[in-house]
Amino acid sequence: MTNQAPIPVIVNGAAGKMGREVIKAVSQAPDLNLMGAIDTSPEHQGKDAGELAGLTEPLEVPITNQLEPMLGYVAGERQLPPGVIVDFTHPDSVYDNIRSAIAYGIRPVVGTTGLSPEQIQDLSDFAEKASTGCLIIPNFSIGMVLLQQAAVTASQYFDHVEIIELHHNQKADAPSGTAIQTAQLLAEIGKTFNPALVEETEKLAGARGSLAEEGIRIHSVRLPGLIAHQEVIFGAPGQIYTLRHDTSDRSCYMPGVLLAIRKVLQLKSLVYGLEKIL
Ligand SMILES: NC(=O)C1=CN([C@@H]2O[C@H](COP(=O)(O)OP(=O)(O)OC[C@H]3O[C@@H](n4cnc5c(N)ncnc54)[C@H](OP(=O)(O)O)[C@@H]3O)[C@@H](O)[C@H]2O)C=CC1
Ligand SMILES: O=C(O)C1=N[C@H](C(=O)O)C[C@H](O)C1
Repeated sequence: MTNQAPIPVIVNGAAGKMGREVIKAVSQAPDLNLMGAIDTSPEHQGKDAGELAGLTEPLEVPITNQLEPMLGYVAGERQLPPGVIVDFTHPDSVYDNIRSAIAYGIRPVVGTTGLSPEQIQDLSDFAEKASTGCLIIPNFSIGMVLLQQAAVTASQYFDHVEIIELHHNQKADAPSGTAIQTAQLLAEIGKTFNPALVEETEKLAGARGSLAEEGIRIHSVRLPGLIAHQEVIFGAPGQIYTLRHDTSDRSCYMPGVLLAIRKVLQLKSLVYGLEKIL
């Protein structure tokens, strides 16, 4: 243990499913100090972040929709270590949230999915110019990193692969950020998958899923009762090799989130993917 002051943390999307988990995890970490809880949801304004997250004691941190004033306040606390903002909001707002945080010198740890490759490149350039660390992590669970590593290994031996991602039906974006990243990792090995054997016709649009890089198809399922699940299915004559990851509780993401908060302070640019900081 060092005597350094705890890292100031702001949680954006604090009233959401992930935000509430992050509030719990951050408030229980002795080296982190929850300084702000941002959420635009009108019904939660002014509520105590701890009570909303299901803690027995209030944290005396009210939910507010005032992102910029909060960034300015934390940035102004010069005697403290640099601040970190954890973002689990919405694909429509995450780009602006990250730019604002970097402009204030607050380090973003981003779980929100749905950023386009162009937006990620732009944010990377912005972080580089500002010499500010930023982590964008489509999936914070260790199980998914291990699945992706196994998939990359298998992709060297199989030429046919499809991805199925299954999520709760409140998810805004499809396909999932994790499925897109998984396809990117497979594509990076430098071959094209799924050579066509026949000319296919989709009798219903979308029947064959979305086409990601290098011929890889992604199928998205949305149902109540699901949390977050992904299968990567490899096929070859006479055999099928299936990798599957299931999430049963959002607490599975918290070790990765806490690691990212601590690591982002050591970075001077944008890094994409949990596997890069393990
Ligand atoms: N990287 C990872 O490991 C994981 C990533 N995710 C991703 O995280 C994101 C959030 O997921 P989840 O928690 O399930 O979603 P929720 O909808 O449960 O929570 C999002 C919260 O953010 C609020 N919000 C929306 N826009 C803004 C904004 N501009 N500023 C502040 N708050 C805002 C929402 O309010 P309101 O409801 O009023 O709009 C809501 O309270 C998604 O993109 C999801 O894919 C999820 C799980 C794991
Ligand atoms: O919305 C979710 O729930 C999740 N979103 C992330 C994604 O889009 O990959 C991560 C995980 O799948 C849960």
